[in-house]
Amino acid sequence: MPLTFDVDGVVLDIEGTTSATGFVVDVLYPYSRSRFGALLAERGDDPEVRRAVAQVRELLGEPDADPVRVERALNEWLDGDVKATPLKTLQGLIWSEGFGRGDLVSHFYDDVVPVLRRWHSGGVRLHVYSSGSVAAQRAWFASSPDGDLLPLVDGLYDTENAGPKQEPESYRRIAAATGTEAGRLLFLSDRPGELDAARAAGWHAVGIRRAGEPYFEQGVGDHAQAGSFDEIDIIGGGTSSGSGASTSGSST
Ligand SMILES: CSCCC(=O)C(=O)COP(=O)(O)O
Ligand SMILES: [Mg+2]
Repeated sequence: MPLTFDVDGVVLDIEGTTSATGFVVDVLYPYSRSRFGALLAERGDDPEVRRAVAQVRELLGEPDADPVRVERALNEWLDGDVKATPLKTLQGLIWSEGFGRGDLVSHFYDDVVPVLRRWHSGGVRLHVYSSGSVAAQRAWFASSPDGDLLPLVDGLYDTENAGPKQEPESYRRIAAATGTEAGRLLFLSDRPGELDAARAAGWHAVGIRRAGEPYFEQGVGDHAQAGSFDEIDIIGGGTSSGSGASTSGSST
């Protein structure tokens, strides 16, 4: 029996939900790890790099941390898959250039793209909410094995423009930005803490449990769950979604 939702918008987590954590950790993380040093050394004056470095120093509580210390912190966060915002900002810079150069092609589970196309053509608005930065999300969707998927996506949200993924307030912010009532939004994620936060904000939430993903064994608590996007039917689509132009989110 499919899970059926009457909603106007679906908000997608990436890692563990649309795409394999293993791919992110095995392909994207080493790509950024090998380039942090050069980025910090050669582009420290770039405003985005400078702001991210200031955030690293603040998180460390070390206002004078030098580039070597900053790089070590970034790599330690990588090792623990810590979703620190400045790490994600710097990774996003590196990855978007890598995708742009053709060094990288993203990954989506086989069930995902056909279902996203079906929902989109049925009038369902698709948004992304990931710890990966908006720049990384944009590159990820633009450089998929199935070509450019960005036309399917209305808005991109990260921990910078929406806030932490385990706080209900972030989901309220996204609902407001999309112009969609909370009860007309469905969030898909692999992490129970994120599903809890979405539900606390009045959203529908489904835990995506894929074998081999880090949260597969732990499960998704008392949330509805699906093993693939094929198990989810959307019967709504577009009647109460507002203007569609993201106000605080980043439209594609
Ligand atoms: C294109 S974003 C790359 C993946 C990533 O770095 C990440 O942190 C994704 O986390 P999510 O919130 O999507 O589980
Ligand atoms: Mg995830």
